[in-house]
Amino acid sequence: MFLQKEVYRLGSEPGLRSLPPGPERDFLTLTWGPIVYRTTYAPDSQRLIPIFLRALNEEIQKALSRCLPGSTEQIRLLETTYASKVFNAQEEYHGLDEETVRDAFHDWKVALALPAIELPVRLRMCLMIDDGVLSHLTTTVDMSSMVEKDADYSSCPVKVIEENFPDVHRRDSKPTKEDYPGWTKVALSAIVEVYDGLRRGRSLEDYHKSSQVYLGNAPGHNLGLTLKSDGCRMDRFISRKRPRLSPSATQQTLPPDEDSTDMKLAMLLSLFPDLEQDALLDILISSGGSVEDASAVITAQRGYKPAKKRTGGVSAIQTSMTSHIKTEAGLPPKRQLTRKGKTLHLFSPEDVAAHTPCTIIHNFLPPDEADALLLELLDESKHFSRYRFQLFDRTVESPHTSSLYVATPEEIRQQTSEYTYGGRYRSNVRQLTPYLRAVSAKVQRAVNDEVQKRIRACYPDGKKLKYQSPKEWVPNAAFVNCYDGPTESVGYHSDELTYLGPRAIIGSLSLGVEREFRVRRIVASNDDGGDDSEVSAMGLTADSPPRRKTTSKGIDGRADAQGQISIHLPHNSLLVMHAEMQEEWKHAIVPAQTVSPHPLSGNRRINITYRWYRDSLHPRNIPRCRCGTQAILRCVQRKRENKGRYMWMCYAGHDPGKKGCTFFQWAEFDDDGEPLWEIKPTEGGAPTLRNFVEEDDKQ
Ligand SMILES: O=C(O)CCC(=O)C(=O)O
Ligand SMILES: [Fe+2]
Repeated sequence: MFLQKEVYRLGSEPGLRSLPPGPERDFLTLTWGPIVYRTTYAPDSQRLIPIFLRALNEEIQKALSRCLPGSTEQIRLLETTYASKVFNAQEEYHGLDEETVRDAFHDWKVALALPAIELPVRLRMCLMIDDGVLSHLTTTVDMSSMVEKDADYSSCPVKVIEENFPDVHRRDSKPTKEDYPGWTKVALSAIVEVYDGLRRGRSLEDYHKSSQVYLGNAPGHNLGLTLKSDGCRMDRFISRKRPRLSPSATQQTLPPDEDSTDMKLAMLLSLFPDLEQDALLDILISSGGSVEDASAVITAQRGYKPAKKRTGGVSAIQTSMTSHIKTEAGLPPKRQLTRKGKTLHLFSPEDVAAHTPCTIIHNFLPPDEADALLLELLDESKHFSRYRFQLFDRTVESPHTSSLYVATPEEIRQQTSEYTYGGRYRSNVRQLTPYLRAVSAKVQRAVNDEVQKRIRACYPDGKKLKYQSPKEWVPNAAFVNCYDGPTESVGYHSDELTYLGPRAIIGSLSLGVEREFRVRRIVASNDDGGDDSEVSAMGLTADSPPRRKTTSKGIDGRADAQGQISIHLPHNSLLVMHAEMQEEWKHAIVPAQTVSPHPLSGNRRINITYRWYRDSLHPRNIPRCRCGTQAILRCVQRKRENKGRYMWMCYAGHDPGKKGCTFFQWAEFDDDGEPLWEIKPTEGGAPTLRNFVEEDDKQ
């Protein structure tokens, strides 16, 4: 049973298990089924899409026992693990051609950030429902109403688009032959066969007959029915009044009660594509699970209320076949769709300061200076590289490029031979550029002002936090990242503290394309989301979304336990990550569906994080582990009994080709975050890092 094996294979795939926790991963690892893009939004499509989705699911179900060997039990398992995903948002997908759908599918796969492993078969093809496909369905529906019998949808076609690799650098599945457009039409009843063929290494091209639909090889199906051209019935499809449906066809628009909640939601979402899935779910539940009642409620409300605006992000729904499966008691199976952790989008500086450990200053630099810095760094970004690191048994590359900037050539030498990053020496270090340097004085001043304001307004007794440095913050290193296009990103992380020390402060300047910076609190592992940290005691998170119980998924289940907060970072905005950030929160730049191009940088975003490396944490002072490399400094973030303690540990195992050791030592600091060790004298007066801002620059 190939699909059964496929589902088990995916469940045990290390790459897929390392995806961020959440419905996306469950969807990829625990289920199988097609990815569908809806590009048609003609008025009649509102009622036809649910029919189409239902027909698709039914035909796949029928094909399972027809095309595949296996016991009733095995087929049942496939039915229960089936789930399709439908990308369904008019503003994003309306009228797209096949090539653009392939690109959208590609981008979605890249956004999943799957490492270069063998892909699940479901990610090798996607289906497209366009006007032509729906036109064929309309004909089927019309004919069935004329002869007063159930419609047979088995030969209705769907467009199948193949896209093999999610890797941004490879587009192997782009059609090479001139007569093959990179997609083909397959009858609904033959999709399982094509799925299986792709899994066994065939190409979609093998099923392609120009202007024809592949009907499958199963008995009773002929290959190669010629279709009329796509547009032939479109005028009718668009302008014709809704045909009178037979009772059976009507039933398919308004589903009977045994439909799964997923299916009902899919239908509601098709009827009201501008409403959020969660809002529809609430209405569905309050309507006792009846799609008919829920849709009446919404229509009535619409008389008074404007349609709610969809927020950005991926607009997709999932449908399942469970509507066809009855439990022993004849009841629909228990619904599995869990509600996602919510994302709160923050735009105003007041909201950012109130709900996160950050403050933001918009329009930070004079516009000309911001533009000059952006241009300078875009030019520099030609020299940036991807950081490679070891994740279990795989070498992974950062999904963006970067370089580190320091003040002098001597510091470049130190940074490439003494300081380490992620357990090894850096290779890409460059010297501070004129604008980077010029801007640092302003960043330094603003960051120190924001820190003082924060201490007075938010911290207990208006005093700095324990381990926070009382000294002025003086940047002496800058990490510059370039995110080229919407899919480039950085995953959730806390910044390495080795040279910054505890309670680090970071000034982060964004230039070019606006992107979303997401933050989320780290939740302790041995409680149910409760938190006893200094920060929550300050009441900074009073308004965070309600906590959820820890699930059997352990850490993964908790990761999104308190939801995420999205801070929008436009061009020329300075974000200050305050002292409570790195120990208790994680941050990320999440992949986007699309970005609004910036006049100077196109799709690119440049980010500079200004940092202050402490003299006392110079490499010569850092503990060495048994394998000879410097240990790195980390804070215990999850284990409640040691939460907030710092430790030195070996990180060499994250360097490709190196094995780490088990070195571990608690790290002790005084109240100002200075290490409690004897500072080693500099050999031959080797300097510590020079501040970017000279005394005379400060004015
Ligand atoms: O690009 C950003 O805004 C964040 C970058 C970041 O988190 C990092 O470099 O550590
Ligand atoms: Fe970071």
